[in-house]
Amino acid sequence: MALRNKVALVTGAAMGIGRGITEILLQHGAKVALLDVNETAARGLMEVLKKQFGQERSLFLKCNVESEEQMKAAFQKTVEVFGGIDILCNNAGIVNESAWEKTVSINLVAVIRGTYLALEHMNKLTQGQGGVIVNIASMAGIGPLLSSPVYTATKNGVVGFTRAMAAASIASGYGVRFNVLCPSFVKTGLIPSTSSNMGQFSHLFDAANQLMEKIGILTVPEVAECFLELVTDETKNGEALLVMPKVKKYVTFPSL
Ligand SMILES: NC(=O)c1ccc[n+]([C@@H]2O[C@H](COP(=O)([O-])OP(=O)(O)OC[C@H]3O[C@@H](n4cnc5c(N)ncnc54)[C@H](O)[C@@H]3O)[C@@H](O)[C@H]2O)c1
Ligand SMILES: CCCCC[C@H](O)/C=C/C=C\C/C=C\C/C=C\CCCC(=O)O
Repeated sequence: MALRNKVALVTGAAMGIGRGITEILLQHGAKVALLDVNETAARGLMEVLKKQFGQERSLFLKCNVESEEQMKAAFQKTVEVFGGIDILCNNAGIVNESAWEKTVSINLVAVIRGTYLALEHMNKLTQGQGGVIVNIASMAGIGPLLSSPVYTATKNGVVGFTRAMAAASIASGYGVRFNVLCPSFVKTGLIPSTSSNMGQFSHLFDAANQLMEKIGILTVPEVAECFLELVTDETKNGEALLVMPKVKKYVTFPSL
């Protein structure tokens, strides 16, 4: 898929991996709607993006992905301004084992909601033009992160949901591809510097840090390049791409 003038919507776009994904989409000619709850960070980023890529190619929409109303309004506004949606990246996520219901709400419920909203616009069976949805899970969506069982559950959920949606899309003829990206640790503000968000698992903070030292840390651009592959390579559908330092691997699952 060539990205020139394609319309992308990225959640959690103001910082970290979402920012990197937004930048690589703009670099390849797409228009991007940036959804984020952090207005200060997003406004700062928008100044940079408008200077670098022009006034008309990006749009910030303040949106808490936990709110169905705000999500609906943001998708609608994107369609009004840019004329449709070709690419969705459900990226917003948190690590918080204390506020575990909120973790499920942002990391899994909002991914499902975002996917269904995008499908309303993309589905070829309902006059859409097709498209591609890439969900950002984690290596914790494949193997367990001992300090963060609920985070692990949400990311396993995102992997399963994405793969099932890909199968449903193929069987139904939606004309929409679904892929999931599973990075190991990435250098962003998400990596906790204290155990305060780990709740009853705070005693495992050091163990998580040891795992991070053993595996190593990815940069945001490395992750963004893998995202780009899942969007542009039209042979990729129903794929889970695991990315670790010096490793990029399409995950194989037992065939049933
Ligand atoms: N950093 C890592 O080590 C790592 C590894 C694998 C996967 N991931 C996943 O990548 C995604 C992005 O993580 P990151 O490392 O860039 O984190 P980050 O904290 O740097 O950025 C997350 C962004 O999401 C936004 N956000 C958070 N809650 C939101 C909400 N309710 N509504 C709208 N926006 C919201 C934040 O404001 C922020 O801009 C997450 O889904 C995370 O689980 C991160
Ligand atoms: C508390 C840190 C939060 C970061 C979460 C982020 O999504 C990163 C996760 C990356 C990796 C950890 C996930 C699972 C580990 C699975 C298997 C580890 C086995 C590695 C080994 O022993 O070689």
